[in-house]
This record gives sequence, C-alpha cells and structure tokens, in this order.
Amino acid sequence: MKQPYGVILAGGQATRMGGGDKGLLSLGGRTLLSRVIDRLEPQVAGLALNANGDPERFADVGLPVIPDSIDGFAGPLAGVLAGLDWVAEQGGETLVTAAADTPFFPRDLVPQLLLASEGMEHPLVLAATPDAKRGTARHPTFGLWPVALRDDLRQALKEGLRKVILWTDRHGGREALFPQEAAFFNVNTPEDLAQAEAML
Ligand SMILES: Nc1nc2c(ncn2[C@@H]2O[C@H](COP(=O)(O)OP(=O)(O)OP(=O)(O)O)[C@@H](O)[C@H]2O)c(=O)[nH]1
Repeated sequence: MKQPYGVILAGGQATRMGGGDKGLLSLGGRTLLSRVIDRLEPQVAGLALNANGDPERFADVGLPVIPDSIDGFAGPLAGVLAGLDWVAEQGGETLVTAAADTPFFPRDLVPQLLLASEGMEHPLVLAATPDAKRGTARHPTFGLWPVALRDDLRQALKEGLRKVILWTDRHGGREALFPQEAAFFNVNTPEDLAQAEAML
C-alpha cells in the first residue's frame, strides 16, 4: 500500500471554547496546530488542513487549506470527505486524519493504523484506547480512510448520516488499540487547555 496522506481536522465551531479556532490556541508557547503538525507530518506522504471560512487566518501554517464541501457544519465526517477528495487529487489511496485539538497523539499513529488494516480490501480503521466501562473507546477523528469509499461517504452524508462510528461499522471498520489512555486527550474547554498545560 502507498503511504497515506494526512489531513488535520480543524473544521468545527469550538462552541465549548467560546468560538474561534482551537488549533490556534497556545499550549506551552506553541499552537495546538503546530504540535499536531509536528507529530503527523513525518508519518504521511503529504499534509493538508481541513477548515472552513477564510483560509487567510492559517497563512502562517504553510499547509493547503481544504474546506468542507457539505453545506453547514456536518461534523468530522464532512472533513474526512473533504480530505478524501484532496487525497484523490494527489493520486493517493488512503487518508489518515488527526484532530487539531488533540496535541499528544501517538507518534506511531500511522504505522499502527496500517498494521490494523492488513488484509482489508478497503483500509478503514479508527484509533482506540482502553476504557474501563466499554473495554475500548474509539476516537472518531483519528482514523485511516480509503479513497475507494469516498462516494459512499458522500452519499451517506447527503442522506443525513453524521455519526462516524455508524458509517465505519457499516463498512467493517476495525480498531487500532493504543495502550496509553490519555493519548487522545482533546482540548474542548478552557479547563481542558489548563489540564493540557499540566500534562506537558
Ligand atoms: N470538517 C469539519 N470538522 C468538524 C466539524 N465539526 C467538528 N469537526 C471536527 O471534529 C473534531 C471534534 O470536534 P468537536 O470537539 O466535537 O467539535 P468542535 O466544533 O471542535 O467543538 P464544539 O463546538 O465545542 O463541540 C474536531 O477536530 C473538529 O474540528 C464540521 O462541521 N466539519
């Protein structure tokens, strides 16, 4: 399989943070986004940012900015679709996504997702961590997605599907289990940002 392309999902509204771009918030003197780029860039064939609105605010980031093609805010699956369309333009076969508000994700994200996808006709894998109640908890913004399913995803979104796990389950999506429970800690509120500072 060719090396996946990467897309950082930053297309949300950050309502719990009071609006704006969570990726541009500072954590220990660097933006969340720059921390995510540092972790993902070495693992992928090329990298882009999925965000809506004026792309100029990300001019310093130096990545292509791809907006959602679905009207309104349709959730992370809309970003996955935008990412898959971009990967298809690059001539790639697979996409790995990471969320812009999740600064500590594993540096072996991509190899572990690829390992879990071995033997699948259409590689579709979500990252997961141990969970006391459910056994494992899946992280729907961290996944390996096949370009081959992008038209299926487009149709599902058109029909109103929004929940990531409903769509991945439909296609026999697998899990890649990461042992570190806090690896996908994400920053949703000002309190989360303070907690992330304490985790540095
Ligand atoms: N492309 C795209 N990504 C989204 C959308 N909504 C959420 N996301 C992304 O999905 C991930 C998880 O988002 P949430 O934390 O649930 O939503 P959020 O908008 O970032 O924050 P809240 O409004 O506080 O829920 C983040 O990476 C968001 O950027 C959307 O409508 N389009």
